Amino acid sequence: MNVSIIGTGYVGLVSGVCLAEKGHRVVCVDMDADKIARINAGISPIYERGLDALLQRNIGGNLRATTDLADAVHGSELSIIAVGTPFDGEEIDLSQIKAAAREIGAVLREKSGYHVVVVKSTVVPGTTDETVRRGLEAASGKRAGEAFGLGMNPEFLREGDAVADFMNPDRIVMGGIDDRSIECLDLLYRPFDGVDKIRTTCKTAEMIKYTANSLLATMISFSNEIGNLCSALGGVDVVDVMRGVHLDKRLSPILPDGSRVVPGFTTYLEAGCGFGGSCFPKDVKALIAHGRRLGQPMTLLDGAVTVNRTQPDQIIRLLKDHFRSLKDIRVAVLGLAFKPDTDDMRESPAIPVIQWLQDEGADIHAVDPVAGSAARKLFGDRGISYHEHMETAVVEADAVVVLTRWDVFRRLPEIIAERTVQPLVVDGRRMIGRDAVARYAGIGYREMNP
Ligand SMILES: NC(=O)c1ccc[n+]([C@@H]2O[C@H](COP(=O)([O-])OP(=O)(O)OC[C@H]3O[C@@H](n4cnc5c(N)ncnc54)[C@H](O)[C@@H]3O)[C@@H](O)[C@H]2O)c1
Ligand SMILES: O=c1ccn([C@@H]2O[C@H](COP(=O)(O)OP(=O)(O)O[C@H]3O[C@H](CO)[C@@H](O)[C@H](O)[C@H]3O)[C@@H](O)[C@H]2O)c(=O)[nH]1
Repeated sequence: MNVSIIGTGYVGLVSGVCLAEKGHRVVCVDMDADKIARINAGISPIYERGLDALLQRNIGGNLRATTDLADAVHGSELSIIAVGTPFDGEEIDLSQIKAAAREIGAVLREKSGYHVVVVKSTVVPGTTDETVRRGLEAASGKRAGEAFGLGMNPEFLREGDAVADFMNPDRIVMGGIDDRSIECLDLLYRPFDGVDKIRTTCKTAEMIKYTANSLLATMISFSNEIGNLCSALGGVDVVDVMRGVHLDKRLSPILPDGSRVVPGFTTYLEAGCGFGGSCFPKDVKALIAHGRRLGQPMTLLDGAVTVNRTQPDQIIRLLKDHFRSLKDIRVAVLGLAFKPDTDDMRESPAIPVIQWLQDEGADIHAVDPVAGSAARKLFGDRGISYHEHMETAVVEADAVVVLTRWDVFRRLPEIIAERTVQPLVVDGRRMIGRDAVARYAGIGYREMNP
């Protein structure tokens, strides 16, 4: 199939590269000329495992990139909208979606033959049927369901695992205004054999996406609230509690090979310093705002957001428990990105923690395997030195704070083992063994007072 993808960010680029790999002829469109030039040169503008290799294999073959939306839409049968849908503080900001619909519609006015437009961006229920349809019809002078089809195909990939998730999805949700639109999606995803495919309406497809993210975010906030109670109790570790809870077969069924999903980060029951990223925070807030507009309070989701907003404070509390003042205290911060395997800093719990440390006058030594330059743009150099390696960041540190679950940080205990004066290790991700270091303070655990 000839496919155009409008918006070449995390989702648009990964979808484009993977669909090209699956045999479709794909044109990625973005208004950012710099990004397009890099992609055409075979250099991915984002850090994503496995993406560079697939990009280099397909660029100039099944894949090309352009800033010319009209040319891309003209040359394709299917256009996928993958632009940003941020939260503007009050509600979802659909301006990029509206602009994309208008621009595609203007091309459809001139284009003969049937064309299908599919929304892949995360949008609140009703957006495709109402806002996108209206925009396309007004700009094209044609009617959806006649001259062109319209669909909604949410994306579930996780940053850091984006290529693997796109290539091996848990399910593919194909929403459409009619059978013909859904058939087009079916054709697009034909190479994905054996994957559960759901055919549904656009509005249900939109709701599935929000519900999935809201559930996962709520599970994390639930675990964090329980973890905070464990800390208040003393002598109870949230890691042990969640292991005990998770072994319930209703949460971790026994797999055909007799094994179980091991409790841990993949289960979203792991307490820590909070969820960040470009999705959970904005999507949960957008759904709450949408519910409120419909007269439906979203009490539980409100709670999930509140717990998450204050969760980085737990790190600050642990530091304050051990240091009367942070002024000139040398603090190594391990991890800046919102999760491992990405350079994305959006809504990272590291942001409020670092800003607090800066305000306190701490001597900050930050390290992240890939997010260092994104972090420098955010925090500048006030009170911070950026390190390439954990080994240099932790030298002479009074405290070491773990904020991102990068695998390389597991080596922390052996790196500080020989030090005569042991730093306090504040574990915001519960990834360092409690007994593996001399001075430990973790989220969701406090020693029982003697
Ligand atoms: N990032 C994720 O992991 C993820 C996963 C699933 C779903 N989503 C959803 O997918 C959507 C895109 O997310 P993202 O992280 O890829 O966003 P992003 O901000 O990284 O990328 C969006 C891109 O769209 C481009 N763009 C905007 N308007 C355009 C236009 N009219 N023409 C051409 N290009 C245009 C921007 O320049 C930008 O490069 C959002 O709705 C998001 O919620 C994201
Ligand atoms: O037990 C856990 C699991 C995750 N997190 C945090 O939750 C955030 C999100 O993690 P993850 O879900 O791995 O990353 P995303 O790339 O944001 O992916 C989510 O958001 C995407 C965008 O909508 C969806 O497509 C994915 O399915 C959904 O998992 C990160 O800050 C993690 O540190 C925890 O604190 N505890």
